[in-house]
Formats: sequence, structure tokens, C-alpha cells
Amino acid sequence: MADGIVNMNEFQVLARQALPKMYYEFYAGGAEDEHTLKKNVQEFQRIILLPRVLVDVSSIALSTNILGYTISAPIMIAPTAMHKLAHPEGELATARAAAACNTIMTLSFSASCSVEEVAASCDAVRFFQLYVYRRRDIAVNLVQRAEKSGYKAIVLTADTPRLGRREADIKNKLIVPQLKNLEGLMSTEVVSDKGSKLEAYANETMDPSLCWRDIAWLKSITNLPILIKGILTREDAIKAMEVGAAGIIVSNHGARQLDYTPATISVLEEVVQAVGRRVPVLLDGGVRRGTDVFKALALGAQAVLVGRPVIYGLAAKGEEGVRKVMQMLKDELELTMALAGCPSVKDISRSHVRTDRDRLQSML
Ligand SMILES: Cc1cc2nc3c(=O)[nH]c(=O)nc-3n(C[C@H](O)[C@H](O)[C@H](O)COP(=O)(O)O)c2cc1C
Ligand SMILES: CCCCCCC(=O)C(=O)O
Repeated sequence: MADGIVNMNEFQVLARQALPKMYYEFYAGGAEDEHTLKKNVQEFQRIILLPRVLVDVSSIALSTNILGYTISAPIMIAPTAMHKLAHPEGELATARAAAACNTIMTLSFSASCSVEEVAASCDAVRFFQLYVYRRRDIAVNLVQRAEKSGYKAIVLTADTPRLGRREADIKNKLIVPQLKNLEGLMSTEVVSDKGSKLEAYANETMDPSLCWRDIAWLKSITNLPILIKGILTREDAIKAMEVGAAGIIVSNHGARQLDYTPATISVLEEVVQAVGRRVPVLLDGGVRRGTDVFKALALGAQAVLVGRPVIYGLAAKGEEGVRKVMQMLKDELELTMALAGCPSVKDISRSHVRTDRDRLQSML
């Protein structure tokens, strides 16, 4: 690569150099001991690939279809808050990169650009991620604005009745700029000078009573399909289908909420089996390599989403950095598929990977 960057991890180093400590640690950090943060990456590394040889791989097809939208590869952009802390162009740069890469961008509720600004800036397929506040009128307002602005799905984040305890943010007294989507609806200014202002703000506003029954309410205010993000168990996957979710995102919020939850890749198969192909299952958390994408697909995910890699690309080089991060993951996936004997994403199967559970079962 022209600028000498050869993998995603090198973007993290550049991001660290580019950003003030408070912002870098907000983006990179996880909850409490950061046990799950490490596990999200390490559990991918424990999965072994089982390639097939003498397969015609002269042409590799990466494209796939998510909820009826064809994208160039099964790698989407996860919702992450406040991109203007990483780069002055914020989510507008990210959205342009998503369009250039022909992938789906999920815009965060807590973005630093509004749903309308992002919609006007590019023609990428966009999903809108929703937090539900005690003030339900805010959800109604945002969902309706997203629908009107051409977003194609609502991603309801279900793992945040309160904010996880992120100790770096507490020490740094993390600030909260005015969240653009809430301008004119609610001030996001926090007066307290103790600890993380984001934590204080989130805990004042999030509705901790949100529960499965409320999905009926959410469906009553939108015609868009609803994906539920933050599922980690078979039980919750079944409940999500019972309430009519159009898709499930296996996620532990990038290990920023409850520490000691499982690495997402380690529970993916359980969720996929419970869902039984009725709705798409997506995964995020710790995806840093094309081989990780391949492993997630082999265990039944229809696509993955990436959070921090996009922010690191954005912080390092703006729109170009996000494009490069996405392109590197695609190139790595393409090479992995060629070397594993899979000419298309449909050819990636369970028999192309060996997990710890497989090893244990083979010993019984
Ligand atoms: C800095 C940061 C901000 C995030 N903001 C949001 C958010 O606003 N809404 C949300 O649902 N998830 C949010 N997430 C979680 C991501 O959507 C995603 O689950 C996670 O980043 C995936 O893990 P990865 O960063 O290892 O790829 C955030 C994650 C990070 C790192
Ligand atoms: C709506 C205020 C809370 C934003 C939390 C952003 C987030 O999900 C994360 O930092 O993680």
C-alpha cells in the first residue's frame, strides 16, 4: 500500500498519535477490566481455518445481500457515537466512504451530524441506530426523521439501559458535545464535573424500563424493519424473533457495556442455531482481519459490522482512511476465500473452521 500501512492495527497506532488522549481512550476503551474487550479479538484467533485445495478460485465473488440490499462485501459499518471527535468532517466523511465502498452505514443516534445531513451527503444504504430515552417523543421524532430521510432499517440497541463503566472516561472526565440529532429537542449539556459526563448524561436520559413489550410500540411508529442489536444468548434470539425482529445483531457493544460477557464470536453459533435462518444474523465485536470475517460467515453470520476500525481510519486520514480500512478488510477476505477454496461467500461453510468446541467434542 502506497503509504506503507499494511493492516488495520496500524491505523489504530495512527489514530492514537492523531487524537487527544481523552478521545482516543473513549474510542479504544471498554468497560471495567476490559476482559471482554481482549476476548473479542482473542476468541477469533482461537478459531482455525480448514482450507480446501484444487478449487477453481480464478474469480472470487464477495458481494452479498442484506435485507434486500446488495453490498460489495459482507462487511458493514457499525453505529459509533460522535465521529467529529475523531475528524472535523465526522459522519459525513464516514458516509461518503461507505458509499464509495458500496456498503451499509449504520448511523448512531449519538452522531455528531444529523440524520438529514448524512442522508444529503451520500447515497449509501443507511440504517439508523436508536436508543430509547425516557422521553419517548424523542424516539418518535428521530425514527420518523430517519424514515423520511431514506434510512432503510432501524437498529434498536438493546444492551444499554444504563451506560457501562468505562474507567478511562471517568478519569478523563469525558465531555459530551451537543448531539446533533437532538438539537432543538434536548440539551446534552451536563453540569456535573465529576467523572464521565457521557455516563452522567446517558444515565439521566436512557429509559431503563425498555423491554420486549416495547417492540410493539416501536413497530407502531415505523414501517421500517427493526434489527435488534446486543443479543448474546439463544433465549434472547428466540424472543427477538417472537416480537418480529427483522434481524439480529450479535453484539456486546464492543465490550463497552457489561464486562465478562462472552466474546461475540464464541456465542454466534448458538444464536444462529436458535434463529434457524428465519432472519439474518449479523455480528460485531473484534473483527480486525479478513480471516475474522471469514470465520464469522463460516459460523453462520450473514455479515459483520466494524466499529473501532472505522473510527481509527477516520481519525488517521478522514474519508480516505475509512475507505482504506474497509478496502483492507475486503482484500484480506478475498485472499482468505481464494486460499480456503471458496469462490463466493455462499461457499464458506461450517466445515471451513474448527473451534475449541469442535476440538472438545472430537475428544469425547
Ligand atoms: C467509540 C464507540 C462508540 C459507540 N457508539 C455506539 C452507539 O452510539 N450506538 C451503538 O449501538 N453502539 C455503539 N458502539 C458499539 C458499536 O456499534 C459496535 O457494537 C462495536 O464497536 C463493535 O466492536 P468493534 O469496535 O470491536 O468493531 C460504539 C462503539 C465504540 C467503540
Ligand atoms: C446517548 C448517550 C450515550 C451515547 C453512548 C455512545 C455509545 O454507545 C458508546 O459510547 O458506546
